[in-house]
Amino acid sequence: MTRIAINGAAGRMGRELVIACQRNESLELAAAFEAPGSDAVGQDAGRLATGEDAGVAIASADDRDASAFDVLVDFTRPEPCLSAIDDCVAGGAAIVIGTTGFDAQQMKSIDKAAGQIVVVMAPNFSAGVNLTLKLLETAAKALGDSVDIEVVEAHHRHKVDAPSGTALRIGEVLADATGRNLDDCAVYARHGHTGERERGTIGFQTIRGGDIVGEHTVLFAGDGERLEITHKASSRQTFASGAMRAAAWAADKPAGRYDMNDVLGLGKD
Ligand SMILES: NC(=O)C1=CN([C@@H]2O[C@H](COP(=O)(O)OP(=O)(O)OC[C@H]3O[C@@H](n4cnc5c(N)ncnc54)[C@H](OP(=O)(O)O)[C@@H]3O)[C@@H](O)[C@H]2O)C=CC1
Ligand SMILES: O=C(O)C1=N[C@H](C(=O)O)C[C@H](O)C1
Repeated sequence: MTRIAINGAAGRMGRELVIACQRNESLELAAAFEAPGSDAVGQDAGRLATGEDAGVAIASADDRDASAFDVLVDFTRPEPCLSAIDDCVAGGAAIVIGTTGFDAQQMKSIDKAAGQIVVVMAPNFSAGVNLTLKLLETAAKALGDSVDIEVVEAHHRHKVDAPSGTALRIGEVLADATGRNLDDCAVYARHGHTGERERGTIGFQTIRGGDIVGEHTVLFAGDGERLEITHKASSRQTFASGAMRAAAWAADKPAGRYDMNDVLGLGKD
């Protein structure tokens, strides 16, 4: 059995991860962590997630001992995730990262850690989104510069980063497929007298509201026709079960940086 630890166990995704871990027969919930000082510290991780005890008390992230688990699954925020990575490097554990919103410097730290431990990182652990990335690559290669490309994403009111990590990954896939550099062609906001749209740009539109779990649409808008490719998540369990699949996969891999394509055997984007 692979011993799993969940960081941010009381969060929206943390509670779903506890459930997904309990449903996966190859995994054992070995530890759970929350922010130091959180009301959740000391509570049973299962009771918070399902109302039934799992026999695992949530501990403070300050007290983490990574020799007590094989794989840590982190869906928190960039800073607590980086602390968790340090602990995993110290204890030789693997890490599955679902957290989004890292800056370029933070990404370098993650790459450095992947020289020492297994790091599986994906902005979206649903199988459907990762398949969607393949469809988008095919569409972008076929349609190329003959269309205007816009990425529209919608999430719940509590989400703190924008555009979503998935939307940014979609942007990278579209840019690579059309021979562009996303840093040069992304348009993240429009307001006022913007002038006409430039053909080579990739636009991003962000919607935040209510309890939307996560929706991504790419518009390939041409003259006389428009192709739209959409993925809609209706339950966070799709992300959680994907992350647990990644954790089981990670357990016997050599150190390195991996993504969901590796886990699903889809090949590189
Ligand atoms: N890759 C994927 O498939 C998906 C990724 N995500 C990403 O996962 C992340 C979390 O999302 P969500 O669950 O909605 O967010 P939540 O805010 O509900 O959960 C984050 C949890 O982390 C806790 N936390 C904060 N600081 C620490 C710390 N130092 N140590 C341990 N835990 C800490 C928070 O506690 P407190 O509230 O007390 O601060 C909270 O319980 C986001 O970046 C989101 O974009 C989400 C869904 C799918
Ligand atoms: O914060 C969320 O909820 C989600 N975040 C991820 C992202 O930023 O892409 C994935 C998912 O869409 C839900």
